[in-house]
Amino acid sequence: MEVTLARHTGVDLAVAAPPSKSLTHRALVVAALADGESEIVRPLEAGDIARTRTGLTALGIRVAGDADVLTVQGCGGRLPLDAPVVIDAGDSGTSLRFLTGLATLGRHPVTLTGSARMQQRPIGPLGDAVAALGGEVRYAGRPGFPPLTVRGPVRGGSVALPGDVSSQFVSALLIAAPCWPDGLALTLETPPVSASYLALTTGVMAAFGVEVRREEETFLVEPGRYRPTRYEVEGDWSSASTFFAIGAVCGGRVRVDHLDPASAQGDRRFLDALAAMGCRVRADATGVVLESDGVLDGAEIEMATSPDTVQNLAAVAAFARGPTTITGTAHLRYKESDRVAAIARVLRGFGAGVEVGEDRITVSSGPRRGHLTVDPVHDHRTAMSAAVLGLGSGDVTVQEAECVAKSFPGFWEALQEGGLV
Ligand SMILES: O=C(O)C1=C[C@@H](OP(=O)(O)O)[C@@H](O)[C@H](O)C1
Ligand SMILES: C=C(OP(=O)(O)O)C(=O)O
Repeated sequence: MEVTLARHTGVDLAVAAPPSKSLTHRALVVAALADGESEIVRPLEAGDIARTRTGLTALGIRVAGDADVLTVQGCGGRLPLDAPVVIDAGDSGTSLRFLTGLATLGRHPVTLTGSARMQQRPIGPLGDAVAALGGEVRYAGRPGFPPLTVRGPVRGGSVALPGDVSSQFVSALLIAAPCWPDGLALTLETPPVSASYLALTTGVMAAFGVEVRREEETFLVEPGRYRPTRYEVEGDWSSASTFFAIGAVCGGRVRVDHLDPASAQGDRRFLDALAAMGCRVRADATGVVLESDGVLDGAEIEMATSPDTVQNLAAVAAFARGPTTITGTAHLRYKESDRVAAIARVLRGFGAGVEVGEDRITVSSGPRRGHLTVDPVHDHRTAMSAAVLGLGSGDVTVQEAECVAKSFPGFWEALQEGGLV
C-alpha cells in the first residue's frame, strides 16, 4: 500500500494513543512466569505483540482473550516444555530478546530466529550472559546473531555485560532472574542506552510482586515468585510522538488521550524536545495537548534514552529555523533498519542537510527537492516519520505503508479520521 500526503496547516487533531507496545510485551512475559492466571487489560494488538504471543504459546503458555483483556496462565517459573521448539520473532527485537530470557527456564532447546534483518541485529552480549549463568547457547550462523539455540536450566549468579548496544539484553535477564535458583547480580560495564526501558521492566516486575534492587551499576534480583496480577496497560508515548510531530510542523493543535503525563516511558521526553523548539505543551486529566504556530527553532537534544522517537524528531528538525543536533544516536544502527542511515537517506532526499557523527546527527532545513518517495524498508518508524514530512510540506509518498502494523496498525486510519489523509 502507498500513501501520498498533502501539506496541511492549522491542524486540529484529537486522537487516542494505542496501548504501549513495551508494556504489553513485558506484562505478557512476566505473566507467563507468574504462579497462576493473570489478566492484561487493554493490551496492544499489533504485529510485534502477536510474535510474543506465538512465542509464548510455543513455550507451552496459554494466552487467550481479545483487545479488551488477555488471560495468561503462568507457569510458575518452569516452562512446561516436553520437546525442542523453534520461535520466529519476525522483526520484533523485544520478542526475540525477552523470549531468549524465558528459554533459560526449560530443559529442552529453544531456537530463536527472525527476519533477515533480525539476523543482523546483535544478541551476543545476551547469549554470553546466559552461557556465563549456566545455560547452553549455540548460534546457527554468525556468532552473536540470531538464529540461536538456548537450553536451560540456568542457575543464575553474577554476570557483567556492556550497556551500549541494547537495554533489551538487561531486561531479558532481569525478567527471568527471579525464577533462577541463585537469582541475579548483573553489572553494567558501560552506561546503558535506552535506560528508561529498564525502569519499565522493573516497574512491571514490581507490579507482579518482584523487586529489583540497584546498587550503582549493579542490578540485584533475589530468587522469588511472580504473583498473578491484573495489569492495565497505559498508552504508548512512542506512537503518540508522531501526532505531536505533525502538530509541530503543520501548526495548530493536537490532543492525544490515554497518555500518562507521569509515565516512566522515556519517549515522554519527545515533548520536552518539541517545547525546546517552540511548541506549547500541557497535560490534563486524560491526555496531553500540543499547540504550535508552525515556527520552530533548532535545538540541541540528548535522546539516548528515547531512541524510538529520534526519526520523528529529525523530521521536525527539517522544518526548524536553525540546525538541530540530536545526541545519543549510536544505537539506532541496530534497530529494524540502520536508522542513522535511514534518517540521512530520507531527509537528504527531502532537501534537508544531514551530518552524521558516531553518536550524533545534525539536521538543517534546506530547499525541497521535489516529490519524495520513501521506501521505509520494513521500518515502521521510518514510515511514520515520513508522514510528518509529507503533512508538513506535501508531495511525499510512503511506500509499504502497512509496515506500521508492527507497532501501530491503526496509524493511517487515525490520520484519515482526522482528515489528514
Ligand atoms: O525494551 C523495550 O521495550 C525496547 C527497548 C528499546 O530498544 P534498545 O534497548 O535495543 O535500544 C526500544 O528501541 C525498543 O523499541 C523497545
Ligand atoms: C526498535 C523497536 O522495536 P524492537 O527492538 O522490539 O524490534 C521499535 O519498535 O522501534
